[in-house]
Amino acid sequence: MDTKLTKVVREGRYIGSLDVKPGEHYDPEFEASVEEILTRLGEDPKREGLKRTPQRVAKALDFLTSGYHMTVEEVVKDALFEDECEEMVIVKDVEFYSLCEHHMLPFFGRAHVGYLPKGRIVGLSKIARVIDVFARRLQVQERLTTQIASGLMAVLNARGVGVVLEACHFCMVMRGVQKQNSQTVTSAMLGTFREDSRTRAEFMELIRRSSVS
Ligand SMILES: Nc1nc2c(ncn2[C@@H]2O[C@H](COP(=O)(O)OP(=O)(O)OP(=O)(O)O)[C@@H](O)[C@H]2O)c(=O)[nH]1
Ligand SMILES: [Zn+2]
Repeated sequence: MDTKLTKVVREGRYIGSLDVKPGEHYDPEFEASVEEILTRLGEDPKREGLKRTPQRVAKALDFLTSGYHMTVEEVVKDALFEDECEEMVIVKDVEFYSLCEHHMLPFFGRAHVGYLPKGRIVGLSKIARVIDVFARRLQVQERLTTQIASGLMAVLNARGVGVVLEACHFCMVMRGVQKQNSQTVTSAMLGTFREDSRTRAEFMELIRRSSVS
C-alpha cells in the first residue's frame, strides 16, 4: 500500500489532515487523470476556479472510498464488551453516503441495524462506523446491505443480525430514468432474524416506529 493511502486511513479511522500546501501535489497521477476528464468535458483546467480542482477531486474520491482500507475488526476492536444482555438492540436512522459502482454517482439514505446479542455487545457508535466501512466504497445497495450484516455477525457472534437500507440513487434521479422520488429498500437477515419470523417482525416494527426527536 502506498503512503498516501496509509495516511488517509490509520488504525481503522479516516485521518482528515490531508492538507497540501499551495503548489504541492497530493497525488500527481490521480490529479493528471482528473485534469484529463476536465479537458474532455471541454473545460480549461488552468482557469482560476479549476486550478486546484484535480487535487480536490482526488482527495474527495480517496475519502469516499476510504472504506477499502478499513476492516470491521479494526473499527470495533476497543468496543466489544462481554455482557449477558439477550434483548434486541437496534440502531436506526443512521445516515450513509455511498457511490454506485455503475456510474460512480452517490446513493445515500438511512440504515437500520438490529442484533440479538449472545454474550457480547458492541459500542453503539461502532455500528455506524461499520456502516461507513462498507459505504465508503464503490457499491451496489444489495451488497452494501449484506456486507454490513455479515461484518457485524462476524465480530459479534450474535444470535442474529438484521439490516435494512433505504436509499435514493442519484443515477436514477439526475440522469437515466430521472425518477426523483424513487427509493430503494434492501434488507439482509442473518441467524434468528432469518429463521424466526417473530424476531424479524419485532425488528421491522421497531424500526418503523417514530423516533425520539
Ligand atoms: N441492483 C442495483 N442496481 C443498481 C444500483 N445502483 C445502480 N443500479 C442500476 O444499475 C443499472 C445499470 O444498467 P445499465 O443499463 O448497464 O446502465 P445505464 O444504461 O446507465 O442504465 P439506466 O440507468 O437505465 O440509464 C441501472 O439499472 C441502475 O439503476 C444498485 O445499488 N443495485
Ligand atoms: Zn448508478
